Amino acid sequence: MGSLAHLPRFFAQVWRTSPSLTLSSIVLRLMRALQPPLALYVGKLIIDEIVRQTHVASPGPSFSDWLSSGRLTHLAQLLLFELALVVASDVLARAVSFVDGVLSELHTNIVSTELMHHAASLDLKHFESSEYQDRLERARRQAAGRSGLLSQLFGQAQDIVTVAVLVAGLVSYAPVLMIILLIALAPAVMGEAHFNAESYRLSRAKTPERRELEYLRYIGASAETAKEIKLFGLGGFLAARFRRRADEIFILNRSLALRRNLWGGLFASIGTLTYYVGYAVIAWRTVTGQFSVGDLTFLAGSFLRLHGLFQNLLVGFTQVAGQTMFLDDLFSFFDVTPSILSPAKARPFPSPIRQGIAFENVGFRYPDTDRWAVRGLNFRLGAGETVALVGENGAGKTTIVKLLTRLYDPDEGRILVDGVDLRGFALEDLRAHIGVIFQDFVRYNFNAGENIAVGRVEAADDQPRIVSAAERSLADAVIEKLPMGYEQPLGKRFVNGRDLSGGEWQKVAIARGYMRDADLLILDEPTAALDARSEADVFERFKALSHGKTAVLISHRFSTVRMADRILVLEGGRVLEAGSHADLLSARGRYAELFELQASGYR
Ligand SMILES: Nc1ncnc2c1ncn2[C@@H]1O[C@H](COP(=O)(O)OP(=O)(O)OP(=O)(O)O)[C@@H](O)[C@H]1O
Repeated sequence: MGSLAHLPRFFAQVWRTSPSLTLSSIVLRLMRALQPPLALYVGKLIIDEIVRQTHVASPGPSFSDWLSSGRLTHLAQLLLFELALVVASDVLARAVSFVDGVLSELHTNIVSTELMHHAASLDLKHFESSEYQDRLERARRQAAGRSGLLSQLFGQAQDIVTVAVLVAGLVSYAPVLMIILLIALAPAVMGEAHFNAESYRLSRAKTPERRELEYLRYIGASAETAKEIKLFGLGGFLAARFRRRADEIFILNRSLALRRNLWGGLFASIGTLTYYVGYAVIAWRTVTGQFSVGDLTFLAGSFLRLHGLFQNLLVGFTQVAGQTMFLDDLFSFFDVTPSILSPAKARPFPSPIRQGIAFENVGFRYPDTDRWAVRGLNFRLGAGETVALVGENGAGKTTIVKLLTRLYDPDEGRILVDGVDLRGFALEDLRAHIGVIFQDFVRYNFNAGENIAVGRVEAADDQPRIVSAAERSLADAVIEKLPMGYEQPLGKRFVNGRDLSGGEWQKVAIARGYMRDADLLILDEPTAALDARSEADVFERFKALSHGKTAVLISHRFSTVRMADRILVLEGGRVLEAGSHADLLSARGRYAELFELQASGYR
């Protein structure tokens, strides 16, 4: 019952989708709800009328004698009325199915859109935690797979109205029949409720396994992984692993389905038995003359109908309750709120940056970890300076970039831009002034122009800007070679898609950084896949273009790093050394050691 508390929120969402369609559906369903009791009652009137006619003397032997006597007029009217009801019912059924279908689809689209908006507003930590990924996965399934809930709920409301009218009729004839019906249905209701709760619990508990299945299915059959799967011969291994996991879930589901059907069958038999007791009561009262034959057909019809409707309603009700438990997943995802927010009173981001950026005793631990990824960080990035971050894997370089862009907030200390804490700027303002290209940049399966435009979507139609960004990052030469130029879909996922080499992709990704008028440019290992000549060219341009701008670059290649004005050497989340290439070499510390190590490889 608790899960039904989500229904008002669900209705509000449906109403927001389209008030006019929602209203149409309600009105049409109300009309449909009244049709069955009305048809049953007209049926009773027809039979009573026929029986009455058989007890009065015949007006003549032929049909025309009957017609001219006018004794058939009432019967004909009743028959016509019943015909109209049947035709109306058919038309209404189609109208309802049309309106519900359209409304459901719109609703699914709206929920999906809201889901995407909400997901985009969440913190990065949410995406890096398996608990939130589970929640997101359940919410996504909810958004895509629950469109039936809407027609089911409206159908329930319709059935409730029909039942209320039929019950009113039945009670006015014989209240005892109501009691019989209730006895017939009680076990089924309890059984359904129990098994629904169990099925939901099972489905919820197995979310991590289902996500793993989804993942195995994906890596087992996708363009991105095909090469490695083939060469390592992983097909069989993945299939076996999938099979094992799928079988575990299958066995649990099968056991539940079996128990559900066995108990369901038993409860249904109890219902049928009790129904026939009711039928016997009606038959007995007709034989003893308390009911007319018309009453008999009406009551037996109502009873049969009520039996079916009640069964539907109660099974449907528990199904709806089950579905609304899934609504819990959807709404609880919507209730997750981001913790990295803009301040109520934001300061404008300084453009250009005048004094520079300062890390003051900054420490940060990733959520759910005990280890400090970085700690006690104290350094400055001067305005207009190009600073390189170097250090071995896991030293904390990318973490610094995540803190600079407020993908995470520090647990200790603060980061200042021109003396103002990063948390004092509006998030959009801050990010609009920063151009970042991460080492794991996204290869969008969009066309080449769009792949650059994503760096600044507001300027997606600004072709000269896109072309100029491409020229700066050397992506123009890559795009010119494509048969469809900037219109060429990239990636292999869609029709006409062309894949690029790693370095070519990287040039396209770097162009995204140039789409922005960034005051702070950050390149996190942007040149790892570039050949030596491209790397030199890209950096020459980067230096020239970042003139007057603050730039941070992360690289493992010392040929790149040495071009920076200043170099910070990180180790274990701390700054070990800082200075220019020449300073650091003459200091003969860790930098000199790493540099020598790399240089000796080329000798
Ligand atoms: N999302 C995360 N959750 C938990 N720990 C993380 C996460 N990302 C990084 N770490 C840990 O934080 C530390 C710093 O990682 P970071 O990515 O900043 O290193 P890096 O210097 O950029 O390394 P690389 O040269 O390999 O890119 C590492 O010990 C890493 O294992």
